[in-house]
Amino acid sequence: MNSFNHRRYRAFPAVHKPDRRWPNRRMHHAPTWTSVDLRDGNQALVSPMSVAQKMEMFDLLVRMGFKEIEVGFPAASQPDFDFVRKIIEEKRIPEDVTIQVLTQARENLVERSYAALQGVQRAIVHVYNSTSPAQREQVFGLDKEGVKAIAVRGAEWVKAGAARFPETRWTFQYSPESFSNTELDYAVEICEAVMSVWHPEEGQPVILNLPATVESAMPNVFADQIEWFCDHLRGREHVKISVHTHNDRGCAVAAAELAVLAGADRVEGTLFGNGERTGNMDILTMAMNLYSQGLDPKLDLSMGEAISEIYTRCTGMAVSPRHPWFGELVYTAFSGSHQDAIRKGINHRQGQDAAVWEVPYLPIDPADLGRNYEAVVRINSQSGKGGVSHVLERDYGISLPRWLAQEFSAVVQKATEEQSGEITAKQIYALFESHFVKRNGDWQMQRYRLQREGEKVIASVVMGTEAHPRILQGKGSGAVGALVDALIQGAGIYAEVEQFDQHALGAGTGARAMACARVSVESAGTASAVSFGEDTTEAALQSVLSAIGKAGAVVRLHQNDAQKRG
Ligand SMILES: CC(=O)SCCNC(=O)CCNC(=O)[C@H](O)C(C)(C)COP(=O)(O)OP(=O)(O)OC[C@H]1O[C@@H](n2cnc3c(N)ncnc32)[C@H](O)[C@@H]1OP(=O)(O)O
Ligand SMILES: CC(C)C(=O)C(=O)O
Ligand SMILES: [Mg+2]
Repeated sequence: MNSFNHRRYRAFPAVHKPDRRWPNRRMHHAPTWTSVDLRDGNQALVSPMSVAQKMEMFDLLVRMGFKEIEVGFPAASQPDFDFVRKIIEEKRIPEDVTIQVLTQARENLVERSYAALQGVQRAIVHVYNSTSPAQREQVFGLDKEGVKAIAVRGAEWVKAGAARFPETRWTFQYSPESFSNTELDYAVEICEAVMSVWHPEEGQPVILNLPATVESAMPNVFADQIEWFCDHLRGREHVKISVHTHNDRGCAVAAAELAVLAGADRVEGTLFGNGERTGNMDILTMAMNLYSQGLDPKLDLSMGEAISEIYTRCTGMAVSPRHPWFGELVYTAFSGSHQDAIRKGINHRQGQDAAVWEVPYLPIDPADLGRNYEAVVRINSQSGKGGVSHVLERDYGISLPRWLAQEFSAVVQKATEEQSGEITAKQIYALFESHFVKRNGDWQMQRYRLQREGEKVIASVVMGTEAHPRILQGKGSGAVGALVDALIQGAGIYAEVEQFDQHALGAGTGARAMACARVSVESAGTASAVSFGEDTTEAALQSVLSAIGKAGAVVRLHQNDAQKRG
């Protein structure tokens, strides 16, 4: 029998909410971020972090600007306990950072958590128990009252523990684990029961953290649940509402974003979404989403590479090259039309006083995350002339005229197909040189002289090798025209200059001018060539000669020449 059977599952019920308001709201500031990397992220690793790895990760989180960090589940393991002791005893917790620890609603575990926290200036004690029907029935074997009693007892132990350390500023946090699978009225009831122990209305700081422990519905449903909860909770104004989403359906970030619209003040998550199963809500993504909308994320994400590096080292997890905002390839375009648009977009910005970033295919300026522009355009067989031109411009200061870019792009395309993969900027330049710049000694111009004769220009050109120089002379309306005439007169070559382009080069290229010519030669072919030079006329004449040579022209001895020799 086929086990792939959708009838084994059921649709998640919608929340009845005729007064739904969150879809019309906008985010105006970042929520309070709480990193749970050192707890939820850590508990999901094949090999949980050592104390040293936790330390490195903690320091990173502090540097990034997190003000609340869940540093562990001290009652779970000795390293978790030791790490909490270490950061307290070694005074590693900055003044403006509050650490948080998690505990089940079990007396001995709560006790052990306080033992770990002894001497801390400020801390959040986070107690949880699961509340959904499946958990009540299958895990606890209790009814609603029984599960509520676990929460209330847990809240009492937390309160009693705190009372033993009055020198610490305590915040209490309660999570009805599996909130999003719990009946909403019951979730409110159990949270109010916890609040009646802690009395936030009397000044005790309290956070109610509402998890999508297992993401089971679309993010709009989660937002409805949060708005419903906030609307119905007595004393809502006395507590902070936090959300903690997981990514089972791939929507943890979306769910957290919509939950903020629906009234959440605080968001728990991890770097790169590390966490149980498909992971937690990815704070990096959500924070960058805000940033890209012109909001201050209140985290320093500019050290993108260091974040990936430390994360990988501490967790042993890889960062996907497609990870939103931070993946290695997310600011790279291989495809021709994207590259063309990026190149035009970047050029369009130059010389403009553009305060707001708007470049096609680049939702933010990659430099904001410490990325360089080299990686933005990379060339393979999917690329076009825009990308190839961009690389030559960017790395060699060479701007190709459109007609030559088209011709060169076909050369690059062939090379990428042959080597079936990416081609580097260096290889592109080598192809450019061998195709257009390299010349045959017979077509090397040794020197030239121009003279004016009324409206006309007379060009005298010496070309060929030192051993076999050839002297040509012709007349035209400009230097190139005079050269074409000289070739007819002196070498029997009938050439037509189909395209010609010359311009000054950018700084750093070692030459002042670049001339590009496409020439068709009677009874030979058509070819293009490029010449660089300090002297613009020299570059122009040489480009025409090189193109003629490349087209396969054969120097025929002119009648007069032959007679002279004869
Ligand atoms: C969704 C989340 O991420 S929740 C956080 C989960 N994180 C972790 O579990 C990591 C750390 N946990 C641990 O290392 C261990 O679970 C420990 C050390 C805390 C406890 O270990 P053990 O006592 O051996 O218990 P274990 O976790 O197997 O036991 C669960 C027992 O606690 C009860 N329980 C589970 N969660 C809770 C809770 N939040 N509050 C009260 N009781 C709970 C269960 O019903 C079960 O009771 P039973 O023994 O009567 O059947
Ligand atoms: C302990 C709670 C907050 C949790 O991690 C979850 O429900 O996912
Ligand atoms: Mg979790």
